[in-house]
Amino acid sequence: MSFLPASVPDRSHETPRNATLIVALGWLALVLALAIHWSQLQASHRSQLQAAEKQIQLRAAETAHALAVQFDALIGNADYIARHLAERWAGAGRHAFLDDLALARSALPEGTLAHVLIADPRGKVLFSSAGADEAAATPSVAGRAYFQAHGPEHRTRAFISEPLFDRFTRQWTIQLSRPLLRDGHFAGVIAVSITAESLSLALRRIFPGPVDVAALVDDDGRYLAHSQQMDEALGKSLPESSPIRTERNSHSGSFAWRTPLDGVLRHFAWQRAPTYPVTVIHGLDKHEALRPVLAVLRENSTQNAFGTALLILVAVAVSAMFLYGHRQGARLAAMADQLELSLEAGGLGTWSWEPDTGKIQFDERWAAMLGYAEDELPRQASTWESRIHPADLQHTRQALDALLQGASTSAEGEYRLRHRDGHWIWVHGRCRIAARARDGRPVQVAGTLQNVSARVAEARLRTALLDQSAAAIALFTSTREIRSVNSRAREIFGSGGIDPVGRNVRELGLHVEWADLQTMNQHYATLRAGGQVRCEYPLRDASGRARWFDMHGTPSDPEDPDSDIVWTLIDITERREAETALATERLRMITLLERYPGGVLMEDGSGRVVMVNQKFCTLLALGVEAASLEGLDHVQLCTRLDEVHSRWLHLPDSEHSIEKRRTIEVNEGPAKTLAVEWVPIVRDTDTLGRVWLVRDISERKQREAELARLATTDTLTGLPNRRSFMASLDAAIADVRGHPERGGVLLMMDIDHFKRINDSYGHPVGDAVLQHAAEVIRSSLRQTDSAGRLGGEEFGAVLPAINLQDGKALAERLRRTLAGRPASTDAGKIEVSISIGLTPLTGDDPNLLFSRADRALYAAKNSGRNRVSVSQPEKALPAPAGDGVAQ
Ligand SMILES: Nc1nc2c(ncn2[C@@H]2O[C@H](COP(=O)(O)OP(=O)(O)OP(=O)(O)O)[C@@H](O)[C@H]2O)c(=O)[nH]1
Repeated sequence: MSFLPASVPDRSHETPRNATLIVALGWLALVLALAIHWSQLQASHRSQLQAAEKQIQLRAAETAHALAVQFDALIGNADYIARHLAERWAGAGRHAFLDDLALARSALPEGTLAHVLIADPRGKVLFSSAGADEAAATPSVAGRAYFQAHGPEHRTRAFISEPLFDRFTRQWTIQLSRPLLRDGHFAGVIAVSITAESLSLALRRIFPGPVDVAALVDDDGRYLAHSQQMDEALGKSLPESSPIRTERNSHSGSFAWRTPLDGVLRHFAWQRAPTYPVTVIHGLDKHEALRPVLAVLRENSTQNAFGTALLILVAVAVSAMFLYGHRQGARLAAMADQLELSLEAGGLGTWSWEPDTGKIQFDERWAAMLGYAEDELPRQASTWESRIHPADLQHTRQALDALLQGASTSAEGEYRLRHRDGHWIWVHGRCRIAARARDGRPVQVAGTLQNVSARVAEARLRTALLDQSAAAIALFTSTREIRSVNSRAREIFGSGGIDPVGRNVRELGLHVEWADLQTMNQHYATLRAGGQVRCEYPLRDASGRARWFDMHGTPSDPEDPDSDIVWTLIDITERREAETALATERLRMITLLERYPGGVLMEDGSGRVVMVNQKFCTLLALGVEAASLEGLDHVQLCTRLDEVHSRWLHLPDSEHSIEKRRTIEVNEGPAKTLAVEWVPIVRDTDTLGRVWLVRDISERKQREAELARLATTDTLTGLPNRRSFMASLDAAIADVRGHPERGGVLLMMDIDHFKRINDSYGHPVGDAVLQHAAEVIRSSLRQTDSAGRLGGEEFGAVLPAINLQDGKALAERLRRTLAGRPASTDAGKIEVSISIGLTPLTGDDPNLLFSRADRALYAAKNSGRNRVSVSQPEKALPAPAGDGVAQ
């Protein structure tokens, strides 16, 4: 996807297309020119070749002509010898004939004349130079072609026969024959045989090599001699289509023919001999003959091909350079467009400055940055320098001086410039040396200027925001080097005025010796893998103190795991210390709870169990481990308890109690009592939780009950003591005051002559008698009645809800029972009687009642003892019918 705007033409593609077209046209022209050139070259070569061939033909024809003349003369010599010998045979004697024959043989080159034969008109051999044997072996030549050629037709001209293999000389020979005439009549034939070898030798001397050949043929095209392959050629003929055989009237000519003898294509010229019927053919090896020409033409072609290749290479190079140039041009144009766009998009103004002249050049954006049009500002250095903020002037000049003096290759920095409106704008300037004089002195500085006011303002805002953060914020590189920090981080980690920025974590000594570095490496791995990490980790602050931080790390670029990492550190040292203290306190608390004799359960403000000891579970017989209850909320806890326990556990909440503490006792059975104490944990008016304390108070309760029982019981008889009895009397009086109709009686009883028993049997026996009397009293009374020992041998009894008569009857039964049941003692059975004073139970004062009952008792004693006496109230109540002493 192009990042160029749609309105910007993409010249990087357009221009090379035109260039390609131009190159294609150039190549078309080049190819056409080369085609024409090569066409003409080929035509020229064909023409030269044709001329060369004509030269060859001419040369062959001339040679053939010369050879024809030569061989015509040679054959003429043989013919002359034949005619001369014929004359000598006819006119001279045999010796003269033989002499001339010898002369003729020597006149011809050696080996040329093979044989001379003379036959008569019938063909009978008359003479043979081979001797008598040959003549005898060949008695007649009538069948020979030369005899028939002369004989029947009396041909007088010379006849040349086809080559024959002479069996005597073992050579190929050609017979030249003439008729012998006598008186104008046929008188026989003379045949002179010439060796084909001699003829061939004559040809071979001229054409010794196998390339160019010459041959002698007769009119029928039969070979008579051959310069090279005589043995193969003799007996063979030229093809029937050869012009020698077809154009019998022509004397010379030429033809091309691939000779079957050696398969070489040759250009032949032929020439008939002027006198004799033989033809000389001369063949030039076409390839060899044309070799020089072909070599020249080939060299010429090679040179042309080389030239063409060179031309094409040059064309290719030119095309490539042309295209490259255009592409570079297009690319440069596109880059220029892009640069312009980039400058525009980045709000970059451009400028240049000549230090020598002080002149500056700037573009429209540079001027616009300061609020001016391009032509509104003078192009002098003062235009720029006079607008620099005084506070920035020094470092700006220093940067430029360093650049001019070669201390730096480029310079950049941020400073303020005064806008036309008077306000200051922050700019970021970059520049470098653009041109130097020959001596290396800078003569032009060029650079860019960008308005970064918004970024500076944003950076300042960001810095301010970061600095206001209570957390320490630091940007770390992937090599754990600090890139930037906020003021809080600088305050914590910048020791002794050392800026932590640019320093490594180890260099700053941030790590605490006992900290687990491997854990931190795992945190980094988590961060890389998951995009963030949160952990608690100790680091040293500037003073060397180890502090705990809640660290949150995120990569600055979520897409790049290797990007810088932003760490936000919140100091949690106090919290960690508090947690440690809390953990210690909790441990102490747990230790305490485990040693506390009772059960403890602690809930937080929301009712969740935060602590519980095992004793709690044991006392409530929960059958679970204490730890299993921690974390349960109140409802869940109730489900673990039975109905009884959950009831008291619900109690405070159900009543919305605001009590500070409450204790209840829970009976877990006849022998077990638990004290459950509910203690709210309150700070000011807030309830922070509550504590349940459960104690087993069974023993205490039993002890208290025993003490109570001992306090109200007569230890000897087991009956309630006087105080307890008085309490019962008070209760009975109160009851009768509320319900007088119910009635009731008070009895006072005294054992008769008890002193005697003591005196007679001893005190312990007396005690046994007392216990016996008490038991009789207890068993004689009703369930609702109360008896007690008033002191010594004196007893009392309160009988509520009974009328006087029934009360008196009951008292009488008691008296009789005791009197009729002797006490079993260590001294044996001892009879004992008791006197009883009875008075109705009224709402009167107890002392008054006692006084009345005591009076009745006194009366019973005085009446003789062992009897019941009744004492009525003095007033109010009428005297009952049965008032008096009963026995
Ligand atoms: N063994 C014994 N003797 C007791 C006890 N308390 C009082 N006594 C004696 O009881 C006797 C009471 O005697 P008295 O008051 O004279 O009365 P009595 O002998 O019963 O004569 P009457 O009451 O008139 O019939 C005294 O001798 C006391 O010492 C006791 O707890 N045990």
